[in-house]
Amino acid sequence: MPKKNRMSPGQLFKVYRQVEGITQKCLAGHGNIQTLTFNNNSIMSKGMTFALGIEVLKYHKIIDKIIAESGLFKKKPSLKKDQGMLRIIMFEALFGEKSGDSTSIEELWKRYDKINFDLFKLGRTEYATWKSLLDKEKKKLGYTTNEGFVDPKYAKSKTHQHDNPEIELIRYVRVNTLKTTKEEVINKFSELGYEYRPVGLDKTDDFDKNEKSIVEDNHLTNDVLALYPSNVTLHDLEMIKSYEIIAQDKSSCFPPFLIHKELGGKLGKNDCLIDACSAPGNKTCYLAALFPSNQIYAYERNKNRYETLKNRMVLAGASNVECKLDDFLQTNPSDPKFKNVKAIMLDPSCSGSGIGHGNSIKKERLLSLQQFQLKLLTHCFNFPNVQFISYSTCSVCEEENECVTEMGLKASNGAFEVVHTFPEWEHRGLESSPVGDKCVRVDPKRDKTNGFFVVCFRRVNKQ
Ligand SMILES: C[S@@+](CC[C@H](N)C(=O)[O-])C[C@H]1O[C@@H](n2cnc3c(N)ncnc32)[C@H](O)[C@@H]1O
Repeated sequence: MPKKNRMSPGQLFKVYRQVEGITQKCLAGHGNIQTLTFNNNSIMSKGMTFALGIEVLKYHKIIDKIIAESGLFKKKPSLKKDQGMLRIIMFEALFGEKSGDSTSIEELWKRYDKINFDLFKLGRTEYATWKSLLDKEKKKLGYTTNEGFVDPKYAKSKTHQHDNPEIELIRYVRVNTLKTTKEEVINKFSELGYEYRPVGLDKTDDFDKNEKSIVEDNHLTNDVLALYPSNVTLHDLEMIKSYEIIAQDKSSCFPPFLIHKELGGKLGKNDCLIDACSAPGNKTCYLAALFPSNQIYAYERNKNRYETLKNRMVLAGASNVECKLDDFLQTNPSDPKFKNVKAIMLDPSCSGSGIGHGNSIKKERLLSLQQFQLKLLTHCFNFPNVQFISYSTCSVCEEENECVTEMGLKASNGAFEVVHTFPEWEHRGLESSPVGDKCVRVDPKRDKTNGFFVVCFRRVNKQ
């Protein structure tokens, strides 16, 4: 990571602290490195933080083994609380760009000397022990390089966003039409050496996916483009920084797309929409772009996530979105200000099993999520003039998807019906459910975009 040399000791320490926090969370199973880094506005030098974090995660097993065998914690038990930072220091010394020869490693210690934090001095005193433990392990396992120590879970982490390393996702970007046009984006990609392929993905199996290509999506043709090769890093692109394009998974675009399919061109200028559970705001922003002349109320109850949402809407130019730091369940649907609400997008918190989280989620937890999701859905039904509601999760669990749909439908007492939405999408809900065929399911292995579920409800207008 060459840029790191140009950092002041204070900046370097800040990046290390960020990597410490993020890697600790990843290893404790509280999120993936991509989301923890790029969806958090308070993280500075995201690219560097991500790059260092992923390297530390790759080698965490052997690092932890060396820490244990070095007897450091026995000598100084107070160091246990610093294990996260110790991992980074050990990674840099044994596997980083300064590892290897004595001159480089001396540069590393000199850099560390400038950081006024005792832990960094340990590197100089303990390095010989660490190195000999690593060499011993290599000899024992017959490794000639360090590659054998890489944890396969993180080996390919730069190439996909799914937590399951066996799942390779296609990389999508959404054109933010609030700021630019698809043609403009295609031109800019062409200048960056990408070949534009105007046909849908299923017709382009013949092209080399390792070549730089930008491919039109065959469903969301106006707004979504697939990028190849899929391991491309996007965060340094000017178009990303300016919010002309937004890195967004295809499936995450479905709810706004489906609401627009139903109501596009049919709303009056005073009609408005609600995003009930908004942050970080990818779907909100797309909805804003599809309905640029309508007001959107975006609810988010978590303060930090609300701040992220608000910032993003400003950066993305979504001036028709009014962000509300509020619990959607506390809104009063009879309030006159909601009289013109015609559509609600509901994308509540869920188990995240579609993006690889919660593989071992307990039934009890699923049922509790189900109750919470159902409460939100039935609250949507109470808005007097709402015509259309999308309900979505990034879960693949029936309890949070078809079951909530069936229960919601029943609770609406005939006021709403489930729409056979997105018929051109082949993959439907579970056959075991009476509403399954009307629902859309996305399987990350099959569809190469994150696991997702979406269903739409339409008001039954009785004559
Ligand atoms: C799955 S995330 C939404 C992701 C978002 N739709 C997007 O595409 O970027 C769910 C969000 O809803 C928020 N949330 C959960 N319950 C809520 C409630 N009752 N009112 C408002 N926000 C809520 C959570 O804090 C979380 O930020």
